[in-house]
Amino acid sequence: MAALIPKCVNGSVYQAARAFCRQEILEKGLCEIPNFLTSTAVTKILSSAERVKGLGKGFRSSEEHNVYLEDNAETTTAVDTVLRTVSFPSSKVLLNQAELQEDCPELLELFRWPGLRGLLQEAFALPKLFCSADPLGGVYLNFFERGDRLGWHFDRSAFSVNLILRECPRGQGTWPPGAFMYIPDSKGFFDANPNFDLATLQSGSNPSSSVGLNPTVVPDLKPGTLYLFAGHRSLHCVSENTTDTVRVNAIFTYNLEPNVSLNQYTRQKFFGS
Ligand SMILES: O=C(O)CCC(=O)C(=O)O
Ligand SMILES: [Fe+2]
Repeated sequence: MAALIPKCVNGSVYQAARAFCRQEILEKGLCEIPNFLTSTAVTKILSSAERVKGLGKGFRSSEEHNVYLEDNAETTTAVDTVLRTVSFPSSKVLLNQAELQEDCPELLELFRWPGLRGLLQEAFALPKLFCSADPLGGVYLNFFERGDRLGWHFDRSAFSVNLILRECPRGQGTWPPGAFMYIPDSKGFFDANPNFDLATLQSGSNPSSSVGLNPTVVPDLKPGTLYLFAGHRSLHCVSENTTDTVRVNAIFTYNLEPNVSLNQYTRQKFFGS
């Protein structure tokens, strides 16, 4: 079994994660696995990815969306709540699977490795999982440059896998720059309070506990950390990157059904082609 683990993965870390991931997802909706990727692989993938990006590949995506990831065009006035109407900006540069596959074979190997799917199945108690069949969106890289961020949202999918390759240095303020943060198990609260003033989430202090939410959590993610996340349960975002360090991570897309691809509209919106 161990022989089948890709060289870029720390085998003992992976084996240990198989044993604790389910409990973490049940308790926190998030399972962090530090040192999942070897530091050699982190360095190699980063330098290859930046070289490819330097050749002019990649797509800068900028959009406005509400917390349910509905963009302006999708937002109807039928349910005119604050949560549905307040929009947040998101922007980043994406390097899609077709652009990275030759230079970052480790990411393709990881994406197709049954062991990664097995980990996700274990964590989320899923009977079966399939690699996305999309030629651009199966595995892709995100680059958060200065000014980029991901606005507050709930994922549409119940599960996600995110591999951290580089994080921004932490500053002095309440919220670190370019950092993933989430309000654990907040879906019920926001469903019950559709007119909640989201501006309070933007302020410098942590307002969550005072209004009946769990306090906002900012996990201390490191290069090489893999994290599994139940992103439909917990409102989350990536804070604005106010530094010159580019945050880089890889997203792996799996589906409950085989042969799922993005439709043309979504592919255009996400990847620009
Ligand atoms: O980059 C991250 O850590 C979070 C990404 C995320 O929330 C998403 O892609 O939906
Ligand atoms: Fe998300």
